Amino acid sequence: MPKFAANISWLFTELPFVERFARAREAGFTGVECLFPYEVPLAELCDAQRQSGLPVVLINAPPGDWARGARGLAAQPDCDEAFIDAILLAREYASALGCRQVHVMAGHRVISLSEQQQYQLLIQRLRQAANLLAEKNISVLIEPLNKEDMPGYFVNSFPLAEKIIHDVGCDNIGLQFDIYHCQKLHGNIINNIKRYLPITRHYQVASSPGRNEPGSGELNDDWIFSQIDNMNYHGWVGCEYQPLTPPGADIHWLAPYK
Ligand SMILES: O=C(O)[C@@H](O)C(=O)CO
Ligand SMILES: [Mg+2]
Repeated sequence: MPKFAANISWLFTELPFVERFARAREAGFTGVECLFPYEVPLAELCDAQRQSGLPVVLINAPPGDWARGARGLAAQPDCDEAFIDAILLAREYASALGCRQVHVMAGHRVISLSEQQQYQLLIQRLRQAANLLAEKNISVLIEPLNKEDMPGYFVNSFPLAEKIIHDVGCDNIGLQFDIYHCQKLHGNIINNIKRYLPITRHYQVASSPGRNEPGSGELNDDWIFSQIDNMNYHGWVGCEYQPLTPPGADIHWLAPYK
């Protein structure tokens, strides 16, 4: 069965961030991932990670001002310097934490650029990010986000993400395949898992439509996990969901996979 990483930006939010590493281990996860760890001093994060013994398998690069609606910088005009700073900060955190994958978010479609101009900006920025992260043996991931949860997000379909990865043309760029987003965008999950397997470096999972625990929605997640296994995928599945179980309760869905 796949290796499951707890997304500690979504799970165990009743605890201070650094305490979530140990809680993830106690719950039976064998890795962790998170969105934006940058508010916690790096030394504290490294301590928590070391004590838990769990690898950090994915972080996101700083996305710009999230509270003001920013959802990434890679496809945004007039922020060349801020973009490089974000990638360098992500590289510092990822490398200190031993994390080999950074999700670089594009942000929204902007009308001051034509679609083609914004696309070319994104390609050029992702190439920059890939080159900077390659120096520390880290990969760039991009993730298509569904239009209901993230209206106006530039990378809004799997075929588009595939084309972007192809056009960036670096060895260290790949797809973050979030099964929840794929179900909402395209459905046809197993065929899409097969189709995108060659470029997929990381999966994420949540039920659909609720974005809760695996096994609590319209998909047969157990069967999907076995299919991913049969495809000889050796990476991680990040568990990025809004828990239905009360804080402190056992995570029952994980039991068969421990
Ligand atoms: O699916 C998501 O929303 C996340 O994986 C992410 O990185 C952007 O919020
Ligand atoms: Mg995701």
